[in-house]
Amino acid sequence: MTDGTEAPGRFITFEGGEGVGKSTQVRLLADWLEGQGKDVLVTREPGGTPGAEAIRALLLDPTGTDWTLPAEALLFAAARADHVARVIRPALARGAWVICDRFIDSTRAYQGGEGALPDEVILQLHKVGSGGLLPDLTVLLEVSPQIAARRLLQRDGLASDRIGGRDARFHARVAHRFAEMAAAEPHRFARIDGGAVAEAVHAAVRACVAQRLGSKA
Ligand SMILES: Nc1ncnc2c1ncn2[C@@H]1O[C@H](COP(=O)(O)OP(=O)(O)O)[C@@H](O)[C@H]1O
Ligand SMILES: Cc1cn([C@H]2C[C@H](O)[C@@H](COP(=O)(O)OP(=O)(O)O)O2)c(=O)[nH]c1=O
Repeated sequence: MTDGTEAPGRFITFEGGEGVGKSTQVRLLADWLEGQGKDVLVTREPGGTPGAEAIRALLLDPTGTDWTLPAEALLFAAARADHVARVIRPALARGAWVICDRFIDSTRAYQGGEGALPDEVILQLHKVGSGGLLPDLTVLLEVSPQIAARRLLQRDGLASDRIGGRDARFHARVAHRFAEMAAAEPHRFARIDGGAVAEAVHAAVRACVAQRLGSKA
């Protein structure tokens, strides 16, 4: 964990576009770590507390308000602040392995990047809201847009939320932004090809966790 205060737990986040397999891999990793007798907490963003789930509904309801970009970034930061203070930090303090489906890098990719908010602004909001907490390891799952589209059709039919439903160019920019961040912070990010069968992707995730965080693979 990187924020100047040492806590005994481990903090792992999964990132990537919609349909890359984050939720699937979060569950498989949690089961594996629990099988090793670890105290594991699984959570997600936006959400993870009643307050943050309420903000999630405000942000993602397809029939809801069309927020301005700064308002959207502030709402994600507010949801995260509640989640970090009430759930993530207490779990890390008791020594748990916290696995979170999306975190700050999603805001940097979706609300940041070219033509959107500068990365420094997003990180500054994160500092104010959440003390700048960063994961020990961020697994970036990547698949082609075709594979993601096929999986989303299978999971959700034609339904999508207010952000997931944006056009292909937006999602290509998000994928590019994730890749840029991973290249800039190789010590924190691990890029994993999510295109193989779920068990094979899980094996790659396990190897990475074992190598970076010292759990038994
Ligand atoms: N490696 C995989 N191969 C094939 N289908 C997958 C794989 N991983 C996940 N899926 C399926 O694809 C859909 C999206 O996966 P999910 O884990 O919900 O992705 P995300 O959380 O990134 O949106 C789900 O229906 C899931 O069962
Ligand atoms: C956490 C976060 C999510 N999002 C977006 C990404 C997704 O479109 C949506 C969250 O939906 P989610 O349920 O995580 O999508 P999926 O499981 O399909 O990947 O919110 C942001 O734009 N900024 C953020 O900071």
